[in-house]
Amino acid sequence: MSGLTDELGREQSTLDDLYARLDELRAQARARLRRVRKAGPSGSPQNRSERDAFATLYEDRLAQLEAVEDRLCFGRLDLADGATRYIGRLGLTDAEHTSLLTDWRAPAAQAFYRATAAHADDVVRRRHLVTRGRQVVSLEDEVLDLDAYAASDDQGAHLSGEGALLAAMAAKRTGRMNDIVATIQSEQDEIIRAPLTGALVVQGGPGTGKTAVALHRAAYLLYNHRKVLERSGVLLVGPSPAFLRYIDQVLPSLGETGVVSSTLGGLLPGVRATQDDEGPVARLKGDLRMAKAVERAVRARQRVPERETHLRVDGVDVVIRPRDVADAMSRARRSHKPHNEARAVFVRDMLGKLATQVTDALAYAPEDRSGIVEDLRSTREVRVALNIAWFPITPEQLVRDLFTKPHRLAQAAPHLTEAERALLARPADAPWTIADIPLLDEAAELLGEDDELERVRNRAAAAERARDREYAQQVLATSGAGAFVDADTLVDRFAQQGPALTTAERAAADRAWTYGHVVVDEAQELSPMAWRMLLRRCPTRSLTIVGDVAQTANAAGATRWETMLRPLLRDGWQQRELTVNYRTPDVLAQGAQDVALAAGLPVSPVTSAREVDDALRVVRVEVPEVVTATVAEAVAAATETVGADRTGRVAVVTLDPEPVRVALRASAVARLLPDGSDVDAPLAVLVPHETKGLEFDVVVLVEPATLRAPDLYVAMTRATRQLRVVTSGALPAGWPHGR
Ligand SMILES: Nc1ncnc2c1ncn2[C@@H]1O[C@H](COP(=O)(O)OP(=O)(O)OP(=O)(O)O)[C@@H](O)[C@H]1O
Repeated sequence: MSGLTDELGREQSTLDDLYARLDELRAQARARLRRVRKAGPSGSPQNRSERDAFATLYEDRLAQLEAVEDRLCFGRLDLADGATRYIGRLGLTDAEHTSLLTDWRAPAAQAFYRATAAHADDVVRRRHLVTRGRQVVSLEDEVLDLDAYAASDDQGAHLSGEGALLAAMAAKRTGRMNDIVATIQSEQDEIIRAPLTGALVVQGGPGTGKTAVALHRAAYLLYNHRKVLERSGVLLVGPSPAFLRYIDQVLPSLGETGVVSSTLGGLLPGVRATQDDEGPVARLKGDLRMAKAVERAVRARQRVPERETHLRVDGVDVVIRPRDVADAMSRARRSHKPHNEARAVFVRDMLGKLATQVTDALAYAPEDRSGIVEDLRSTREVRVALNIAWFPITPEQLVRDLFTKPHRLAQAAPHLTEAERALLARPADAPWTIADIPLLDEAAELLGEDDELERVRNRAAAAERARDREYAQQVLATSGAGAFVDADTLVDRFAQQGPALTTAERAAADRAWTYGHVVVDEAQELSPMAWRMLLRRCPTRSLTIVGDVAQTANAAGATRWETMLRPLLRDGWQQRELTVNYRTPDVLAQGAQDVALAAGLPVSPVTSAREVDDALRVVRVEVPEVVTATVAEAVAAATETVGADRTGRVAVVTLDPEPVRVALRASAVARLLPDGSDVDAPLAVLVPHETKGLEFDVVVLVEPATLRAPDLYVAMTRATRQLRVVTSGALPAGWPHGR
């Protein structure tokens, strides 16, 4: 016992040194920031922007140092050569650059997650340090030395740092996801550290850590490929705003703030979509045949007139001839610009042709030509005639016309059946749906911007940027800051007036931004059209795609990765599996699996890492009228189990939330109920699809047999402790016997 106490004392003293160094670095960063800010607003514009750039740099560094307070150091490796290496959330060195703490993402930390007795990787002992605040509260050792373990049988599933892992899994849920950096398991680590190139698909049943792995992988890639990814950015796509709120603390807690997170509906700047379509409509809108329809709809806005149009300009008879239009049109198309931009080529060419008619007729001198072109450009009849031939149009107008004007759709989509086309019809004032977003994006891509001015501005900005870059290189050479910022990043920061825009902020505002890496969570829900939209934003095809094809609710989503991704990525992807469920007690994990299999879902078998007593109970009621009252009772009991002190979370999952909310508002737990739907609230009443990706201590599931199979599979696997089922009817097929 005293051996353990001594050991704890020694580790405490190491930890004290690490926190002391952390405090010192924080103080340094603060002092630098103060100095920069104190310099005041005087000096040349270049001096000011240089100061702003450094202020942002020190602010970022300070934020990173502040973010690692909790569990700064969580592990230690004792190596065969007698060296000791501490593993933590970030790397620390002392003033002489001797390493004190190794960043978990560094190659030197890999053995902490991967070493086993069979493959010890020069590790004699791995130690997990469990800390609370700045105190070491316990230790957990695994001896991996081959001699010591020669006789042991180390085959099969292996949970590393079991005590720390079990404690993490058993902790009460807060409504926000935590990082798992101290207890990443070997099969997860292999995915997190996979190379940057290519697309990596991670298939895994519920609770296997897909979201956790995806987030840690983003942090890992940013650390190891910072130069590339800091400039191009990383995009994280999640299924809903509630889900993004649920995970939004994980990356900052890992010291990374530069990732753009978005739902699919939020990816097109300026368009908001929150509603879903009915299944058959969503399926059709997600079908790749819609790309053809959008393409043809754009093409239909370029039309050679059947007859000549005669106009009078400056007293001259000017003729718009079909063959001139056809000629200008093919020249414009050869520019390979999008429709609205190619239109400028077309118009210029046509005005030139018409101007020639005028100069020929009036024998003008060549220097008068530009005045004639301008006259023609401002003549209403000319504008109308050219617009009819090549119509400038926005993506919204193009797609809305397809849905509201049957003749336009028939013209653009002869490859759809009449019944299919009828599915797409809707009133002009209907709001955009999530499945419309990829169609609008497709249209935006083909139409481009109608903005000559924008291009002039861009050219001027590029020239200025080149000048700034040269200056930034000089600044870096003289300031010694080159170790943690490159010239381009500094230029970006110079360029900003007021608060500096990060790569993430610029990327989020720009539809045409292309990211260095894209992480997609709940990726099974994406339609083929949605994939096209995402892949446009990721020309390198460097992707992390995590999901579970047994949980697919979207009619246009994936039921097999192969079928969805092969046509889009060909051989540029590979698939990995996660096999251990860290969330759900084994009875629930197994029960959900049986029910899903009975419904014919493509289930990935998992084993659960958790055993919890009394995890599943079914309450049967005789008549439907008493269901809500029984639910309220189950919720009251549940809040007692997990504590009504806002430390645990309870969710009611039902297809019909309103009566349940009414019953709960009239009950003793009313005060726990939020006004809206709030992921932080201790009690939430949700429809099944809202629970996607989330987890709760206790789930009260109402009438499970009424849920669609994938929704039921999701709902049954959200609880970390207890599932309470209230039903007045039969239980779904495959339900565990005797429950
Ligand atoms: N190595 C680990 N150590 C501790 N906790 C873990 C570990 N891996 C996963 N978990 C926990 O298990 C839970 C489930 O993880 P996560 O939400 O990432 O799973 P998922 O595969 O995305 O699930 P689903 O498909 O159901 O949405 C989370 O609470 C997560 O923190």
